[in-house]
Parts: sequence; structure tokens; C-alpha cells
Amino acid sequence: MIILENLQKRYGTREALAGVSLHVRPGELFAYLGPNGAGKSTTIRILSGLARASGGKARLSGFDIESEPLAAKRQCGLVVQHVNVDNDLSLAENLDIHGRLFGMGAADRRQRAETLLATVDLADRRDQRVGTLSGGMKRRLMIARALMHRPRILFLDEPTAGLDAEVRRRLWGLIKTIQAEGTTIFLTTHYIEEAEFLANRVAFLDAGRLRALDTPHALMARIGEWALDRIVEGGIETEYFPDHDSARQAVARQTGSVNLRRVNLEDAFLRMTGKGVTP
Ligand SMILES: Nc1ncnc2c1ncn2[C@@H]1O[C@H](COP(=O)(O)OP(=O)(O)OP(=O)(O)O)[C@@H](O)[C@H]1O
Repeated sequence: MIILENLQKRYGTREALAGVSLHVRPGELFAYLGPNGAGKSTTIRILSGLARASGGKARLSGFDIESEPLAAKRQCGLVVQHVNVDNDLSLAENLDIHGRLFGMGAADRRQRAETLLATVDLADRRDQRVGTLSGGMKRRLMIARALMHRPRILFLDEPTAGLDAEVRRRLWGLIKTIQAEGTTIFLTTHYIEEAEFLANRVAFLDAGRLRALDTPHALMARIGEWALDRIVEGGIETEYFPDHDSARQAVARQTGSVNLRRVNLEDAFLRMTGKGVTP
């Protein structure tokens, strides 16, 4: 469904993507994680036709982004990081303009907008000015707009950035619903627990290179099952254990204050990239 083969991007001498290869399966929810500047947005910009690769190949539903750019573009819907809906128009008008850009007929546009506004739970606001919506509602509207032309792939570039926990969880439900309807989803996020909760598979990107790619469960299992945090000078030191017994024995040997807990995806990320993720 999404195929990247040795995808590269250089800005002058800066290598934003140093040859990334991966396959995203049809209907999969794929999370692309990395610290600031890893190359996540650059990948999405190239795949959605907003930037050109410096090398390598990419296909969306079988269409080559370089030699069949229009067909490739029709396969994907894009929700960018910053809010870019038109505040002066109504919700329905924002969706309608997008449908026109993709050559949809008037009746189809109307019908599709109704369906999508219901999906994102904004049907009762269809004729309101977008400027009156909250940040979370605007994000939902952006998702509806990206789906207007019935793309098979949805790119979500940090869809929940800056939203509070409750609003984020509501969006997670919406993202799951869209996947259940058959759309392939490629998501970037700074919130690792978001990827752990939502994604079928996760890729760790760092400095333009893939460090790991697997299911959240398999990535976590690579480093162990239990984690022991110890406060040390200058931060927290974490040790990983394959089972509870060995972790408990280690706790018994400690003198200071410690915290024993289950391994999470952030542990795997820190271990494999040597870096944290700063929202
Ligand atoms: N238009 C540009 N001109 C020059 N350098 C750029 C440009 N866009 C991105 N870069 C550089 O390419 C690298 C990858 O940037 P990108 O925005 O893809 O990272 P990211 O993983 O999305 O980061 P963030 O999490 O901060 O959004 C960075 O070093 C960035 O400074």
C-alpha cells in the first residue's frame, strides 16, 4: 500500500532522509516515531507530493510518486501539523472546497460532507463559522476534509499535538474508527503512548535513518518485560529484566528509592535511538 525504497532527501549538505525503506500494509495503522528533526515530516511531505525526494522510490497503492504524481496524490489524504482550516467559512464550505479541488460532483460533495461531519461528530455545527470551534474540533474537521475524496491512505502528521489528554483520547477513537472502515493510516507523533495504543506497527526514525520497525509488543519484548528506575545524579537510570523474579531480586539489592514497572514503548525507543522525544 505504501512502499518506500531507499528514500532520500537532502537540503544542501543536510541529509534529512538518508535512505529509508519500508512497506505499510493495506488497512494498517503505522506509526512513525522520531525525535525532533528525525525526518518524519519530510517523509510525509514527499509522499503527499509537497516536496521532491532527492533519491530512491516510493509508491502509494501501486502508483509511483515521481512518474504518476497525480494518481499517487489521489490515493492520499493529508492532515498537516498546523491547523489550516479556513476560519471565515462554515464547516460544510471547508469540506466542499476540498471536494471541488478533487473534481467531485455537487451531490456527491454534499452527501460525503454530511457523512464525514457525522463521523467526526460535528454534524450539528455544519453551518457554523470554523472560527468558533475549539482546537480539538478543528483537528476533527481537518481529518474529515482529508477524507473527502475517499483516499485509501491517510497521513496524519502529529494529529494530537497540543491537545489535552481527554481531547487526544477522543481523537484516538476517531482514528481507530477510520482504520476500521478500511483506510490505511500513516501517523507521526511525539506521544509514544499514542503509538503504543493505536499502531499495528511502529518505526523508529532517527537522523533520517530507520532504527527499528516492528509491532509495539515485539519492540518492547526486545529489551525485556520489567524496568527498574533508579534516581542517580543527573537523572534516572533504568535497568531492564526479562522476568519479574530477576527484577525483584535486583530491587532487593537496592538501597535508595527505586520504581519497578512494566516496560513501555518509550523504553524501547530510548534504548534503540539513545534519545528522548520532546513534544
Ligand atoms: N525546507 C527545509 N530546508 C532546510 N532544511 C530542512 C527543511 N525542512 C526540513 N529540514 C531539515 O530536515 C531535517 C528533518 O526535518 P523534519 O521536519 O522532517 O523532522 P521531523 O522529524 O518532522 O521533526 P519535528 O518532530 O520537529 O517536526 C531537520 O534537520 C530539518 O532541520
